[in-house]
Amino acid sequence: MTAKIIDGKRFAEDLRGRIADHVSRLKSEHGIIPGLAVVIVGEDPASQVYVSSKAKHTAAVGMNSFKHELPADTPEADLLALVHQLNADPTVHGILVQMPVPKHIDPNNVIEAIDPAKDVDCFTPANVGKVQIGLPGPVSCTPLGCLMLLRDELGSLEGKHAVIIGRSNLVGKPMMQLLLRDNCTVTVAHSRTKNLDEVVRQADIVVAAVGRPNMVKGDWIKPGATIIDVGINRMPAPEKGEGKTRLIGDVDFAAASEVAAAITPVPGGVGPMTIACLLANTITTASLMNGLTPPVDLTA
Ligand SMILES: Nc1nc2c(c(=O)[nH]1)N[C@@H](CN(C=O)c1ccc(C(=O)N[C@@H](CCC(=O)O)C(=O)O)cc1)CN2
Repeated sequence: MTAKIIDGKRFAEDLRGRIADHVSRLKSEHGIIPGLAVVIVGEDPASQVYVSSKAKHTAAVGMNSFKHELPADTPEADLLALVHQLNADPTVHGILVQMPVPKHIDPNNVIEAIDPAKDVDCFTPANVGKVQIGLPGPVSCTPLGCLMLLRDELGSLEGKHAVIIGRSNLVGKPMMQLLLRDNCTVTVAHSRTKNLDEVVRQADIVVAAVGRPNMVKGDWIKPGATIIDVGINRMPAPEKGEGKTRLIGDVDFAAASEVAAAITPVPGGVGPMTIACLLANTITTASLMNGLTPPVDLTA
C-alpha cells in the first residue's frame, strides 16, 4: 500500500480563504476588524519564522496584526505588563506569546496573565476547561488542525481507536479531549509507556507528537491506519550546504507510507494548519467578545 499524502498546506490555504470571507463579513455587517497581537521574547530563529508567518497571514486575511518583539533579557514583569496592556486594548481580540519563552520567565505566569477572552492559543485554565466540557471558545491550534485534517480524511471518527504519542499541554492532552469529543477510543502513550510498538499497532489513527525524529517505525503501523505527524525536528543537512537544515517528523515517513492509508508530511502537514487555526480562533474570540455566535464551520 502507498499512503495518500494529506496536504495540510493546501487545506490551510482553503481554510484561510474561508477565514478571509468571515473577516470581511465581520467588517461589513458589524464594523469589527479582528486584531491579533503576537509577542516574541528573544531571537530563537524558529520562533522568529513562526511569528513572522503568523503576522503575515493575519494581515493577509484582513485582520489587524500587532507584532511585539522584546529582547531576550526582558524581565518577566515587563512582559506581564505588556500582556496586561494588550488585555485592556479594545482593538486586540487575540493575544499570543510565542513559546518557548526564555528560561528566566515562567510560562505559567505569562499564560495566567492573558485574558481568557483573548487567549487564542487556548492555553489558559479557563479555556482548557471549556474545551473539556464542550463550551464555545478557542481550541488549541495544533490539535484543532489535526482534527480538521482527520475529519476531512475519514469523515466520522466515531469508534476509531486513536493512539496519541505524547502528553504535552500543547498537543497531547488537548488532542485527547478533541478526539474523545468525536467519539474515538483514545489511548495516550508517552515516554513511560511499555511496549509502545504494540500499543501503536492497535491504532486506526496515530497522532505522533513526541519531538523525536523518525521514532515511529513502519512496522508499528496497522495496515490502513491514518497517521498525523506533529513532529517538527530540525536536522543538520550538510548535503544542502554548510549550516543548512531540513525538517523531519516523528514518524519514519517512507516506511510508514508503505503501510498506512494516509499520512501527513513534514513539512507541509500539520504545521501550516497551526497558523490557520490561530486565525480561526481569532475570529472566534472577536465574535464572542462582541456578543456574536462564532462561525461553526471553522472549528466545529
Ligand atoms: N504560543 C505558541 N507557541 C508555540 C506554538 C503555538 O501553537 N503557540 N506552536 C509551536 C510552533 N508553531 C507555532 O507557533 C508552529 C510550528 C510550525 C509551523 C509550520 O508552519 N511549520 C512548517 C515548516 C516551517 C519551517 O520551515 O520551519 C511545516 O510544518 O510545514 C507553524 C507554527 C511552538 N510554539
